[in-house]
Amino acid sequence: MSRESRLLEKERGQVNFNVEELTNIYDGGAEETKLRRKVADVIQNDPEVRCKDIGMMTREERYIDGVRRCVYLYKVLLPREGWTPVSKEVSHILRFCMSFGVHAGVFIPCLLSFGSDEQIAKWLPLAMQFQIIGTYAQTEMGHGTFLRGLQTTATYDKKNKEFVINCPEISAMKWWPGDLGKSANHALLMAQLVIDGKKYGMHPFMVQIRDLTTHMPLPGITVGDIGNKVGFETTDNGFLHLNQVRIPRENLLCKNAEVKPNGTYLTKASDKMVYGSMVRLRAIILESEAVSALGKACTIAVRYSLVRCQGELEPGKPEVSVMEYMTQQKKLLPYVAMTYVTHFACLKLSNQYNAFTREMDNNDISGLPELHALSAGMKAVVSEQCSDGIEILRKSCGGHGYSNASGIPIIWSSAVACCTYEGENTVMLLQCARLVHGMASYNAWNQSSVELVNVVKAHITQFIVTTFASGITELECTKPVKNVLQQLCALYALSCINASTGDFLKVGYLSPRQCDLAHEAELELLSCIRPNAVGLVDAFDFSDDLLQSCLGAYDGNVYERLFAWAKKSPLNKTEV
Ligand SMILES: CCCCCCC/C=C/C(=O)SCCNC(=O)CCNC(=O)[C@H](O)C(C)(C)COP(=O)(O)OP(=O)(O)OC[C@H]1O[C@@H](n2cnc3c(N)ncnc32)[C@H](O)[C@@H]1OP(=O)(O)O
Ligand SMILES: Cc1cc2nc3c(=O)[nH]c(=O)nc-3n(C[C@H](O)[C@H](O)[C@H](O)COP(=O)(O)OP(=O)(O)OC[C@H]3O[C@@H](n4cnc5c(N)ncnc54)[C@H](O)[C@@H]3O)c2cc1C
Repeated sequence: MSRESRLLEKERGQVNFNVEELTNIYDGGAEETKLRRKVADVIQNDPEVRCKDIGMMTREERYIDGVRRCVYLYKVLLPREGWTPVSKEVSHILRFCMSFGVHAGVFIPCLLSFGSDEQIAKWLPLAMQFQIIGTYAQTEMGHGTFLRGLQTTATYDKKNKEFVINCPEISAMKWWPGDLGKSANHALLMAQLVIDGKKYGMHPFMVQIRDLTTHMPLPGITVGDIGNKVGFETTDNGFLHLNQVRIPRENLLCKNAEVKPNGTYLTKASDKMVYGSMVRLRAIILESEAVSALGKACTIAVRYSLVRCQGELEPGKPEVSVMEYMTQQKKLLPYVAMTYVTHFACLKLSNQYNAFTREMDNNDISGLPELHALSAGMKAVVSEQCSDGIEILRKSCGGHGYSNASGIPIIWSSAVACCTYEGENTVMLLQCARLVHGMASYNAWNQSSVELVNVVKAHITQFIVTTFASGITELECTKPVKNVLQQLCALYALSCINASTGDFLKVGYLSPRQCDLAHEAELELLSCIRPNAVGLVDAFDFSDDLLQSCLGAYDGNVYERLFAWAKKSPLNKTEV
């Protein structure tokens, strides 16, 4: 056993709470843990679909590998295991970095949100079996945030009972939709509806963009990949230009509004329902795309920091693990706390979303404005805190953190996108401000928007802390687990306060002495939590397969893994 493995084993021996109990709490119960582990075992024991090290792959290889694994998953593995695409198991499968995230995670749910029963019956089975592959095409080259500014039009042709979809200029071209560039043959396309010259705003249309046999673009369609990005390499974010493309009248997804054959426009629900897909995604992607990513980065950074020995705390004494340095504990442990605290806050948000969908089924959408405010605010605050944290955790691993071998750069490059998609964060914060604090006149409003953004961040952070604190109070668990969760709650709250003492001093909410006490309390908590650090990340229960990290493997064997990984570099295939 290597020295590093022995160090981790010694650390695990001093954890003072039941790790498995905390894993069960984090998962939402022992049965959930069992289900998640069953899925993980199936995935990692099947060489056709298990996660592989993509650190050395080209962009094209990553895309092709993601598509191949995904097709195998749906065509072979699910039928073999008796799982349907809506089985609970599949929700755990999507953690394994598959392709077609927009098809499965956006296109299908939006079809269910916007489609009539007949339209759902027509397209859903095809989509679930991947006989059609869809994208969600809303953003254009010239507009992403300001939806009323989208330029793609859908003009109703009464004579032929068709819509003519057109991008009037280059900035109207759809740009960014995931799975669009090479994979999708259908688009759930958002366009401005026009009837007899009158504009009715953004509406959802089902548009076939490629031939189902040859996969070639249909007439009037120009489609392709937008090129390399910061991350999301397994996703072919694409561009789509439509030149007078005709679709049947029946392709307007008409749960909320429809156009009669004679061109009469009939609305069936609030025009705000067209925004519902964005509320849903903001409410449910945070856990999988931001919080889970932070948990992976914490697992890697904590395990590595416990085995990385560097320097002497006392001259002449043996080298210590970098986790003994208070600065390293300050870098890592507040983000371990954040993972737990935001995980449970996101759970409350998705529960609130699910409650709203039940109310909506009873035609009650009175809860939409509040849900919009909360989901917009949470999406902005959590995605920013998590992606900022992942970068701090990467830097805490020194040089090896800068290598793809650590696994953290790939984790960060995917998580940070969540600050932009589904509503750029600043815009989301302002949406939350507007709904929480009311909309003043535009000028008063713009002049105070910088402060409003900060007010909303505080508002949402307070929601996160109080949600977790009340959740712990109600939780039935052993005392050691409750104690460590209370420490994490206090650490997250204090780290947020200590990051903003200026605001608290400015408004006189805290005195300088109280600010000192808050700072001292945080340092004391770091020391209290330090002995449990490895247990807190082990409880996330990320397999080595899922982490894909030479620094974060469960056994701590960092150096052997690093060297084996480096030798796989394509540059090492030949000597110069
Ligand atoms: C497994 C999945 C992996 C992830 C893959 C990534 C997938 C990514 C997909 C995408 O990114 S899809 C594109 C996402 N795009 C957006 O989110 C656009 C963001 N922009 C907006 O939300 C809106 O344009 C805006 C910011 C609200 C501004 O719009 P506008 O100026 O037209 O409206 P307002 O005057 O501000 O508001 C009008 C009215 O509507 C209400 N409202 C606005 N948004 C929503 C909403 N989402 N839900 C409910 N209600 C909404 C707003 O409160 C106003 O109401 P009133 O005050 O007039 O009553
Ligand atoms: C990885 C990734 C995947 C994506 N997937 C999809 C997809 O599948 N389908 C899809 O339709 N789209 C997708 N998008 C596009 C995404 O939804 C948009 O990029 C996003 O909505 C932001 O719009 P924008 O890019 O036009 O930014 P802009 O709105 O142009 O923002 C630029 C700057 O302007 C500021 N700003 C804009 N409006 C205001 C305002 N009113 N007040 C104050 N400041 C403002 C913003 O804060 C920002 O700083 C994806 C994007 C990414 C990065």
